[in-house]
Amino acid sequence: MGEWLVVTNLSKSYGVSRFLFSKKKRDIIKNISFSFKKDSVAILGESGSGKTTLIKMLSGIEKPSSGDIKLNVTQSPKKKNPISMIFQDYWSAINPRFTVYEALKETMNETDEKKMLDEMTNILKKVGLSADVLYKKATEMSGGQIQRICIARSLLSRTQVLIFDESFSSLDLIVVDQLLDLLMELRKEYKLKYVFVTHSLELATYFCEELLVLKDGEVEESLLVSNLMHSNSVYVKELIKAQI
Ligand SMILES: Nc1ncnc2c1ncn2[C@@H]1O[C@H](COP(=O)(O)OP(=O)(O)OP(=O)(O)O)[C@@H](O)[C@H]1O
Repeated sequence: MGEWLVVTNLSKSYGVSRFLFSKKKRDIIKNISFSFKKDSVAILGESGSGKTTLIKMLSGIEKPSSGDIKLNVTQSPKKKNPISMIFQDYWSAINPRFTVYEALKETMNETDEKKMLDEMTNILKKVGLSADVLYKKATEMSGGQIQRICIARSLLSRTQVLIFDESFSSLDLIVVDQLLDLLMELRKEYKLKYVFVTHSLELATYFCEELLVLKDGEVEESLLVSNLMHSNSVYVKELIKAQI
């Protein structure tokens, strides 16, 4: 199986103000290289290890200080950046003043109103929602429903890689289960790749086939879930212990 993402010598540092007029650079991601081969990957690591900073660079939200990110997926002509991020703070993912219709329309190129509505209805159905939600505002919907809207919006914009940043951590387990089932179905139909930033080893092992473990801005380990028990990462070992 080929590598669909190859990251080489990637670094990110932020300027931190120390004294008046003096800025010191702080290295957050430190010259890391890795690749993803499997369709579903989890990024693990202690709080502050650089997970969010890394995925912000993968999705193009942040520019790397140096290094290279190469994505080997078939590029859709309709989409410049084929990677979408689904945030933890899903309430701010959709403008609360927007109706679902407006939130979806934002990402579409279609100008024919009828075709656009058909496409929206179709995609809402795929994510398990009825067209009734189109004229509701984000504030009138549950967390699970908003996550589904975010996924629908990514599908409409022809995304090929979905990155979830602790997106499910505030949802109840039944809703998470339903969302994972949905993602499983969509993966095949849309040939999607998933990346989950998570603190949950359960989610990582249940849904993912490959793990990337970060520690203090460096890659501590990159391994297949099937080799989990041979992990050398202290963090992963602690997660396993906590689960038993
Ligand atoms: N814009 C920024 N400017 C300065 N420092 C930043 C910025 N964004 C993140 N950092 C710092 O980078 C480090 C890594 O943060 P990051 O959010 O990537 O970690 P994380 O592994 O995702 O943590 P968590 O699991 O708690 O979400 C932290 O020390 C954070 O304070």
